[in-house]
Amino acid sequence: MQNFFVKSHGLGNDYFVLNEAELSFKLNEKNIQLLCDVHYGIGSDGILLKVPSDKADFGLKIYNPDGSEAEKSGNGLRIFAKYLYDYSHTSGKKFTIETLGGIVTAEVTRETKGIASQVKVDMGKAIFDSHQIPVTCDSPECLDHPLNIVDETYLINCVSVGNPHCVILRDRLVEGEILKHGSEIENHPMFPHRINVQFAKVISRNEVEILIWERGAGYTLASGSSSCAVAAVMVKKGLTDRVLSLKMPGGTLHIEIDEDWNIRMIGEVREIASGYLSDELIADALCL
Ligand SMILES: N[C@@H](CCC[C@H](N)C(=O)O)C(=O)O
Repeated sequence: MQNFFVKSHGLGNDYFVLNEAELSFKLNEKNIQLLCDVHYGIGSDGILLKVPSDKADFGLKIYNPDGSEAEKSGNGLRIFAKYLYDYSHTSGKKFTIETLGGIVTAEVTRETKGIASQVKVDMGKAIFDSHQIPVTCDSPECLDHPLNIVDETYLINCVSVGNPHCVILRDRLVEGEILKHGSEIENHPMFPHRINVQFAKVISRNEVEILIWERGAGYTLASGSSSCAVAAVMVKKGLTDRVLSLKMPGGTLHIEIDEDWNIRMIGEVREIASGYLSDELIADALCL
């Protein structure tokens, strides 16, 4: 199984899973960029690396395609849970996973003949404290706070769900607008760890539509942690109920936020391919 990978997606947000114990080389910022490149590597929105954990059943490291490490990923967690279940790393349907952004519980909620197709994740708590997110803001919570960029001022709402997010309410969602401003917001000096960006439009008390610009990845078709962040902000602002559907270009996720700000996410997950990294790709990765 040396250098075995499994590529999967959650609503078009694609990752491939590697097992550190089976890798013949060490991942670094540069070779992660190569592996995630669609022309020179496997191509993906990030890498999920299975690592040992002494605090949870499994450990997970999450890498963005620019080589940076993320604290958490909602789609990444569902994809990783499916990998653990499908490839017999676990016999149970419910298990814990340690990430840089905390320990979460994942549960396979739909499967056929040992292949998982839907996973529920208890993602942990939404945190609005500016220091913890982190966001450089003069208020303890950064809600409806103006953010000036080159030719626009947006009102931002910041939250951490283990990783940092900046939610901007819009009356109309225009893909070109997030493509134009996403990188500038992500890298704004207000965000010492950079930030994930969502443009969000409320459809009803139970439905919100979003567009996503991910830190370290750019525009993506879906994002689990972004959905959780938007849901938390909507509940905080009293704009929706606590059970809601998040509609993204890649599909819909279902999110629940309880009275203590614990977040639960449930959604689909699909495998795309599995195989072995070629010796040629590994040789190139070793040069970086
Ligand atoms: N696609 C993810 C989010 C991945 C991490 C993010 N880019 C970050 O740097 O925080 C998801 O589904 O949550």
